[in-house]
Amino acid sequence: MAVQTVRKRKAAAPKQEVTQHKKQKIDLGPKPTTDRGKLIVPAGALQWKDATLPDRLDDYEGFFGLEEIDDVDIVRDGTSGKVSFVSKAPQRVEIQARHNGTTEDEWAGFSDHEDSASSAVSAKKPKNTKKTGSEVKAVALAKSAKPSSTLATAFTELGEHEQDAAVSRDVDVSAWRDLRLSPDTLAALSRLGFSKPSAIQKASIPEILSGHDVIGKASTGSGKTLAFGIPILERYLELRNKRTKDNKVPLALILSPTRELAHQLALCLNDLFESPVVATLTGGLSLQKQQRIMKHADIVIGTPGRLWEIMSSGQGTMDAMKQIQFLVVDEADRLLSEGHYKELEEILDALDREIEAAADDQDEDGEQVDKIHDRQKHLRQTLVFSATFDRGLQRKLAGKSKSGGELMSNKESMEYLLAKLKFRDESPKFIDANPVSQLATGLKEGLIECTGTEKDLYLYALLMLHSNARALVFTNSIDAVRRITPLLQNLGLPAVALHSGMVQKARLRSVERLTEAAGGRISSSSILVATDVAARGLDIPNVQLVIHYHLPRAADTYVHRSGRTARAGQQGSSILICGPEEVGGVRRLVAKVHARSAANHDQEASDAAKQGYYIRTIDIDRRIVSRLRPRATLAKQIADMTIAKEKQHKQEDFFRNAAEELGMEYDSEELEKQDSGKRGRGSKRKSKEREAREVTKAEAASMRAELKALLQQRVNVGVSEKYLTSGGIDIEELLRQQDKGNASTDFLGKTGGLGME
Ligand SMILES: Nc1ncnc2c1ncn2[C@@H]1O[C@H](COP(=O)(O)OP(=O)(O)OP(=O)(O)O)[C@@H](O)[C@H]1O
Repeated sequence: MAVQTVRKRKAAAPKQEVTQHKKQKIDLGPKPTTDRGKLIVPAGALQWKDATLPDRLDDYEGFFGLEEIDDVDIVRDGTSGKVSFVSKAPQRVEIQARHNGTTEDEWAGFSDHEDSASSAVSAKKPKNTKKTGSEVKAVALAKSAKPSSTLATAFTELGEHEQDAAVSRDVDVSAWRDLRLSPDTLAALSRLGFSKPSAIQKASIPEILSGHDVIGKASTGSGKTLAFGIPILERYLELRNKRTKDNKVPLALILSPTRELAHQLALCLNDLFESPVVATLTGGLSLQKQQRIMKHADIVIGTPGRLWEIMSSGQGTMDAMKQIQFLVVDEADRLLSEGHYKELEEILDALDREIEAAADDQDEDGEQVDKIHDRQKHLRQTLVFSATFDRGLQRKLAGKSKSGGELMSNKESMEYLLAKLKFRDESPKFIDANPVSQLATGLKEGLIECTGTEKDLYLYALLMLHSNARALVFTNSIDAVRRITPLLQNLGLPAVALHSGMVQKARLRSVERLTEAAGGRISSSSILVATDVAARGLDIPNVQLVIHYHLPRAADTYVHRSGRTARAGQQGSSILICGPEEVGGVRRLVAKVHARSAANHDQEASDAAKQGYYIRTIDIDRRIVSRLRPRATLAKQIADMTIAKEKQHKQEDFFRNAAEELGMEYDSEELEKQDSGKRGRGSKRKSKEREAREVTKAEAASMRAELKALLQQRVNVGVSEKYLTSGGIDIEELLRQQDKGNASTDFLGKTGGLGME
């Protein structure tokens, strides 16, 4: 047996005061024994020294604090599976109680719990504590001691007890055990705090690991990303030693409908493991950079447009992509529907072209065809995931486009997907983890009735009543996002915008700012005002409130928008703001979502769904709303004025440049006259814009001062000592006081929890 350098991780220092340990016995693992002249030494008793790591290693997978030792064999007991260390040169078994600087000669007991030994040994010089002993031991065995072995092999090299230890550090992940994941993955899940698989993960991972195509449906926020991500990463871990930098093609291609989702998917996979190179191919960012990264990518995630641009640009990308082992279609119904379909079809065709071309040659070269079919069979698995599958897309593709986006039954969506994607299984596994509902169980739904002109006011009131909540406000147009965001900002609320008209970096920054706010790093920007570009897949932690400022255009959009809250088992509210004439339609739409859920699974359908779900109107205290009106109106005027002025500047710049290019003189007054003389559609809006533009600087300043004063004023309903001012009021505190019988009951009226409890 080769003598090798073995590495292990220094474990964390115990938290207690050093002196507390003085009289304790130190458990350093099993006592040294001899085996035919060789010394079998417990891990804790070996003279480990700090491993030298390359300078640029940035706590690479927790390898800081790594220790190594030379001249030691690892011996595995065939029966018990236990691992021992055999010293070539007899080691001086010096057991130091390093935490108190004394030498402890007394043998302190027997334990094959390697971690307890190392924690005692490293007590004096604590290092990075990200990973713990056994966890790193599994990694170390796989990565260092046996560079060629797979992680799965490394795991079986640990004894059963050590396997337990390896999987139960930061949180106990033994609930994942049945899925037979590698110790690296278990360790990563433990670090992320994911103690058990979600339903979709539990059902999909084994099927994917055993090579099947899978169509997975599960409610929003239920962990679909890792349901396909974990098996891909497992394959990556298995193959990584065989994949050299110069000789690798991507392992997986993940298709995403939106740029933000693509970036988030990349982050999610790299959260689990930093090591795979994930190329995110989306529009709006440097094409050249993406092409460069693509050359070394282990996993490619892309939106169809940019992906197709890169694939069709040559540079061997097409050939590389044909060799992927996984094709993932995330948010499948959206991807296969309008807007994306053409490029997606090109991509799918290109991936299959080689196989089809070979089939044409069948007569001349039957053998080659077999080989290629064989390759297809062995190479690519197709994984399709979404919370909804949309019936409308089938009609659209058949040229009978009708909006409506009704939710499709399992059977219909299956048939469609089977026809469109070339699955390698004759019948891919269809896994429906939440047959009863696409909506998360922790989601509460409600609606607010108001006139069209009062929507801004009610939006403001809702946000004030949820002033500590992370909120997402959905609109149906970019213009609305452009108008509402500054309006809310004028009212002192931390709002940021997201729509497809923004440059990509700003889009990503908006999501990032909200995510950071959710993580508690910054206190601002906790309201995202967005178009439906944010409706799918975005996983912003701790979003408690989704507001539909405009009604969603289809039932599936309602499901996905609402799914930005109540994720991963949490609670959240989804509130529609609608006019009296819209209420009936809204009730039908929401009832349809619930009824369809019931129809999908009659047996288990909830009573509510069977009887027809009835979404309640939220009783918001109109007195508060009316007191908020002056400030909301003024904030709107200021926002409109700013937008009109910006628009004017842009227009002027445009005409000035155009005039310069044509060698003409630019006369803004003449243009203005022509414009104001026009009558017809939009003339009322234009005259409003003109008025807003004509506000002088002094008038604007006085409006701002007036708003500032209003925001500082108390808004109460007579008896309360607590006040709504700008965005900073602590409503939770008010509610707590309300519970205690404080006079602020009247202040908040009956709106505590907005009647959604
Ligand atoms: N096993 C798990 N235990 C706890 N949290 C998990 C687990 N798996 C995933 N999560 C977390 O749950 C959240 C939602 O996961 P994910 O974004 O994959 O949901 P999804 O089903 O794809 O939702 P959507 O349909 O909206 O795209 C994420 O924050 C993710 O980190």
